[in-house]
Amino acid sequence: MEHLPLTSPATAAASLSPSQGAGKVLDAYKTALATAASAAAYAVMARSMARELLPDELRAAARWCAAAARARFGRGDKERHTVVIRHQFDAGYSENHLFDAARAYLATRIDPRAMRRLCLARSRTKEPDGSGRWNTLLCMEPGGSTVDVFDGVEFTWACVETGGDDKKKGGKGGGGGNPRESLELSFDAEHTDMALERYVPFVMSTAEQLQLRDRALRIFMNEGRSWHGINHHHPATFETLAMDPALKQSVVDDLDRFLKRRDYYRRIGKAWKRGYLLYGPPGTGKSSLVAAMANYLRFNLYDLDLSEVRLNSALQKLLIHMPNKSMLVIEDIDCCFDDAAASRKAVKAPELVDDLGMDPDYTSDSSDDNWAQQPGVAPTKTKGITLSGLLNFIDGLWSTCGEERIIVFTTNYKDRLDPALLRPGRMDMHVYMGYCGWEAFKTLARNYFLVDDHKMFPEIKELLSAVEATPAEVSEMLLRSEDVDVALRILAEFLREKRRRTRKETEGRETEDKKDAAEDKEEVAEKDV
Ligand SMILES: Nc1ncnc2c1ncn2[C@@H]1O[C@H](COP(=O)(O)OP(=O)(O)OP(=O)(O)O)[C@@H](O)[C@H]1O
Repeated sequence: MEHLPLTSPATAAASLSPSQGAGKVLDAYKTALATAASAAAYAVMARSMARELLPDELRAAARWCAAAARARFGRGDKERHTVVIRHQFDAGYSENHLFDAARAYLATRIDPRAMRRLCLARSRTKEPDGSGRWNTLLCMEPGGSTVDVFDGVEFTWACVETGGDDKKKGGKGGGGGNPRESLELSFDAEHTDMALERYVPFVMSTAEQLQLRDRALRIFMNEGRSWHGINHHHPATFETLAMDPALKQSVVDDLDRFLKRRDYYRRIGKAWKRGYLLYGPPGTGKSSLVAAMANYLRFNLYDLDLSEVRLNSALQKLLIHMPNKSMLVIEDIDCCFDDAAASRKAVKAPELVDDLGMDPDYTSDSSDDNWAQQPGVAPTKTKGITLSGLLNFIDGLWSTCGEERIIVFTTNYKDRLDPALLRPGRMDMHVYMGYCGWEAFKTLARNYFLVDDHKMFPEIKELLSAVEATPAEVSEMLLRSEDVDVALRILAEFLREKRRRTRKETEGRETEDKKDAAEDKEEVAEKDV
């Protein structure tokens, strides 16, 4: 390799005799400039080679060392402040939830490749009803430290072991850490306000979000005056939900907006809650949408069966005991407040047959088209509660006894609802869950067979535009075979059959109408005679 001349332009100029003239001085400067350019090029090359050749771990470690060095030595004589967050308070062994939250937050910030010693701890996510589940966290060992950057400001976290009474070890801090451990948060004194007013709240809210994300969802049902919960694993998500994409997006956007608006609701003096009315024929996905919303928000579901509640006072008790970040669901709300309406509740789409052939009785007659009230069906239990009792909680003074609540009513008969439920501002968003359209079908086909296209799609598209089939019916047909060709053939046959029957009915109705018109004409003619 050729060695680069190390002479600086100034030295080169001084070593020249006056007779050598200005030309040589210029040459010396040119050489020096070329040298500097080559050195810069070598530096760039070396950096990119390092990027290529050094493993991630080494580069992460180098970055961490640089940050730590800056944190320790690079601040000159800047005053530092430190906030100590103890694992347990000395008096009474009570737990410090701030410690658990900070530790959960740091688990997402620690770069395991940059630390030689780490520890794993178990922490228990607690639910308001006392249940919970264990999570594993990556934590710093006493003596470890890490740097976090928030809004361009560096915050240094250190884990330290403080002296203390050995009896406190393994106290009731279920978080799995040593009770004498503390976390220390240090920062430049000039950032004290930012640390306490913005950074610590940010750490807390991030930890809360993480806890929500990790918790097992539960569904609660009312029994008497109390709730009983079980784990809830409904797989519906917005991705798997078959519905109009624009409508789906508007629901997601609405939920996102709601979550961000705590201060807004406070400012305008309204309870932080949002109501959704889901309506549409049976089998169009209202319950699936409820599950998708709960999964998306990571909120527990409180499925209120009003037929089990006899008094407004019992309803009050149930609703007061719903924690924040929860979703209240009342299905078939049209059936809840009078016996006549209650009789409609029992009319549901019949079970679908299970064999691979078509069920001749399973037609639009026997499901969606016939979901109107049928006489002689036993009403559900009557209750001592009233719609106004319920609305008092949802809208009235009681509505402020909790926050971050979602309330969902579902109905197959929006037109039969009490106008009090429909007045503006009561249910914030009305969502119509309709028959299976082309976009909804594509979602189902993707869910069931991971296909985005198929030779039968054009025919199915045309059939779906001609008949009213619910997503539940389409799903049922797709479930009948694991072979996409067979399943789509079955679906197409089902839709064709539906179309035949619809046409026959329409023709029948037209013939009837013509007959009635002819009879009317005859009657008029007879009267005239
Ligand atoms: N929009 C949809 N997207 C995906 N699957 C759906 C959809 N609608 C219905 N299904 C399928 O049909 C089944 C029944 O649907 P779901 O119970 O959500 O309908 P619903 O409108 O709540 O009916 P009901 O009014 O009878 O309570 C679901 O478990 C799901 O498999």
